[in-house]
Amino acid sequence: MTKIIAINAGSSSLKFQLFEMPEEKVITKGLIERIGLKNSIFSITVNGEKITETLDIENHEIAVDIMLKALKDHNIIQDINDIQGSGHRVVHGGELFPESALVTDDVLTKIESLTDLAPLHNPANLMGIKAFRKLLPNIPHVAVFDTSFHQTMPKESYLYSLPYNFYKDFGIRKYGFHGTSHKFVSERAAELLDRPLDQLRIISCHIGNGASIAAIDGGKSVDTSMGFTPLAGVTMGTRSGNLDPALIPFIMEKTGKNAEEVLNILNKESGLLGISGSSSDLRDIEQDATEGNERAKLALDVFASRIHKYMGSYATRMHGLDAIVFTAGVGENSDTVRAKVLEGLEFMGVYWDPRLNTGLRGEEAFINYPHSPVKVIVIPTDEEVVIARDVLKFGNLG
Ligand SMILES: Nc1ncnc2c1ncn2[C@@H]1O[C@H](COP(=O)(O)OP(=O)(O)O)[C@@H](O)[C@H]1O
Ligand SMILES: CC(=O)OP(=O)(O)O
Ligand SMILES: [Mg+2]
Repeated sequence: MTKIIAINAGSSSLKFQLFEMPEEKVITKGLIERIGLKNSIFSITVNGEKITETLDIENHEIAVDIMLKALKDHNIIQDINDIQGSGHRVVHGGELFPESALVTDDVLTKIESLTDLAPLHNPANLMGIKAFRKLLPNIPHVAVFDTSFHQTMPKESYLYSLPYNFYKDFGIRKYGFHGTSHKFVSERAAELLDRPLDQLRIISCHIGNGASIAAIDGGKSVDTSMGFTPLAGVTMGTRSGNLDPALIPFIMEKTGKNAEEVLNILNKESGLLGISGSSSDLRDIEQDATEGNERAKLALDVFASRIHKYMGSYATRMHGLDAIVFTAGVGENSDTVRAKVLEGLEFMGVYWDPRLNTGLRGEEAFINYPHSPVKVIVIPTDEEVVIARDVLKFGNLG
């Protein structure tokens, strides 16, 4: 039995699970949400019971400290040395990492070299890896990249319509993210459908604070909405998603800001936050919209409509569709967003049942009518178990 910890730092959250491997038995799991916002939420499951605390957690470094302290305080680990391997989500692996990697100084340098491409993520991911390396210098640490799963995309999907040498010389291409999650839910969908994954065309909607849609044909990612960085694609909590690139110099001129400052606005002050003017958190937006706040309603409509359009686009991309999967914070929990995304898709064989959708939160379930040619499934993602499996494999613990 090997105790392995999996750390999944997102832009607004830090999730962790301590496993006994290879049994995949969860010893404990926890979540720190709303990092950097007021009223961050820390929760940890101890002996099957969920303990929740509300406090202000400014950044991911503080989140890691709180997590480690909780593991000791609740006697989940007597000694930190009980942990025999650690696995870390790393958002951007570029073309350098087509698969997970055992962390070495060289691997860390390579990850650091990609920081500019994922400014909201790679620093938090690196911080977690470094904290664990320092704490436990003698165990394997494995980096698992969001980009790896999308390395199967064909060139016509990942190449931008730019001078070709930009790809050759600077690595400018679509990379795609949330790969660990898209991989997990597509494999799970095949199990639930009781059909071989290599015969399925799936649209996977990972909708969290960051959001991406993937077209998964026969188990392989063939296209995805995020791009060179996690800024592209659909509207997100604080990110703009796709826009006309000519807007960047235009905004610079109008506001007197430089390119870096404008990029910062697109990454951190746009999306749900930018449109609503009040929050990046979908729970807040839904609450405000229910109370009649017009800007919150608008934010919700823009958010859902961007995802909605990918349904047609990716069904076309795969010449048909067998299943739509919803996952991550919003996809798993928001019946409102799911309903807006699925609205009017009967023309392409999507017949979903509002009664199955309404109120469904955080649970695995089909929400289509039984006769629907396209199945619609809500699947809680588990990036952590995929990470733990890769710690066994790449950390040579198996
Ligand atoms: N019960 C809920 N209803 C609606 N939205 C929810 C609910 N729980 C979480 N969310 C939303 O999920 C998003 C965070 O998703 P998550 O996948 O944890 O984010 P990250 O991208 O940081 O990993 C937030 O917008 C949050 O409001
Ligand atoms: C890549 C990305 O956007 O991640 P997250 O959704 O965790 O912010
Ligand atoms: Mg996430």
